[in-house]
Amino acid sequence: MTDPAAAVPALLVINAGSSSIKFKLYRVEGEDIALVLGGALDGIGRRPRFKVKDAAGETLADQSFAAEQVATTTVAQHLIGDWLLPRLQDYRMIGVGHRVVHGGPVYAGPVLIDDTVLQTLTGFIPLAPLHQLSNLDPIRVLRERRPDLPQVACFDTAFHRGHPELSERFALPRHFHDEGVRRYGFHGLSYEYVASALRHAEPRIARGRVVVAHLGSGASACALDDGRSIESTMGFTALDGLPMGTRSGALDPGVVLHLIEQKGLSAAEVGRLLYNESGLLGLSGLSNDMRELLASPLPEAGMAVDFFCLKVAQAIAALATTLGGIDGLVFTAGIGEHAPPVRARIVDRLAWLGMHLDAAANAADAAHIEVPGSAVPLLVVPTDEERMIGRHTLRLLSAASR
Ligand SMILES: Nc1ncnc2c1ncn2[C@@H]1O[C@H](COP(=O)(O)OP(=O)(O)O)[C@@H](O)[C@H]1O
Ligand SMILES: CC(=O)OP(=O)(O)O
Ligand SMILES: [Mg+2]
Repeated sequence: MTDPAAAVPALLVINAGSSSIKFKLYRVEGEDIALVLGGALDGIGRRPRFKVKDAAGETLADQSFAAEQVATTTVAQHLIGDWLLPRLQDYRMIGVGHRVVHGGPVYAGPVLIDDTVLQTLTGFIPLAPLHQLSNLDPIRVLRERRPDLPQVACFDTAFHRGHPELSERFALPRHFHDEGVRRYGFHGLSYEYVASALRHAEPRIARGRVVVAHLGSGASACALDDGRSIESTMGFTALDGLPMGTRSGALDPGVVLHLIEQKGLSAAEVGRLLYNESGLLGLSGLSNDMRELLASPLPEAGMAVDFFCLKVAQAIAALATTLGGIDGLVFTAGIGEHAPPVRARIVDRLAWLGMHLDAAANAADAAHIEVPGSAVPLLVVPTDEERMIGRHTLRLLSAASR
């Protein structure tokens, strides 16, 4: 073990989801952070695989497990902890930052976690059943295993706080809004990172009206005006808006009534249907994985992809209407960054807005994928939720220690 006083300051970031736990370790360099290593345990309960790479891309760990060996996120956390915690002893750890999906009406920015915060966040579990519990579990485990480490919660909802009233309201009686039934929006850490990357790489576009399509396991789109979030397709929960891997996206609320009243489904059964069995998986009857759908010759797979692309294109046009125009369209997250055929089908539907794709640049996942004559710049910006969490965590802990 290194002399703790001499050791390099570092912070850990954890982004825990329903079927994967990602983590990154950063060295603190003044007001900035530099990646040391990053890893994930994904495929929990299906095809668990633990992989870690250092900043240069060298593999530090790569191990596959049988589904029953890592059946729950709790098992996964301890497995990661057993690998990671001894390695942290080489650093002077300043704290840990976590992605927490729902901050409700309470939190508009990152917060230092204590008993009260943890209790408040636990109350939001029903609003994000796929995420919140998995987000909070590692916080509890780390409080037991490393009680000396300050922990910070960074919220998916925070970047969207301050939306104009029209973007926040549902057309429900007013008191529901006052009780917190409003459109919060999610993927905020991703949008905040993309906005900052854009400000750096494309300052002129970043100052304008930009729509960002975060297309991953969960999918949403966000309207940015001069880097600030104005509207999101996601609402009260991360179920609204675009169809996703297993989530329905926007749905006639009458369908929910029908399922309960006519089909006799319980609230839990409706929840499972809308969160776990719908979206690309439900539409295709095949898979929630865009790669598998794109590779499949089955018409149902093609239809699911077409449906997804149509809804994304419609959402982009709707957000452009909110912004009163569009000066740039950005694709990000797993599908947005790596699926040229999906980007092509979305942009094809937006040709009437003057968007035109360069096929070769698109096939190469280039930073700019528009042809020179396109009225709207089309960009691919890789997102980095963990770096955003790391920046927030460092800023909050530095301020707290002053
Ligand atoms: N090369 C690719 N082509 C098509 N889809 C891809 C590719 N790489 C990843 N994806 C899709 O991205 C999605 C996962 O996105 P990601 O942002 O990693 O999700 P999350 O981090 O929320 O779990 C999956 O649907 C996956 O199929
Ligand atoms: C909020 C959300 O949907 O997150 P993810 O895409 O990671 O599932
Ligand atoms: Mg994600």
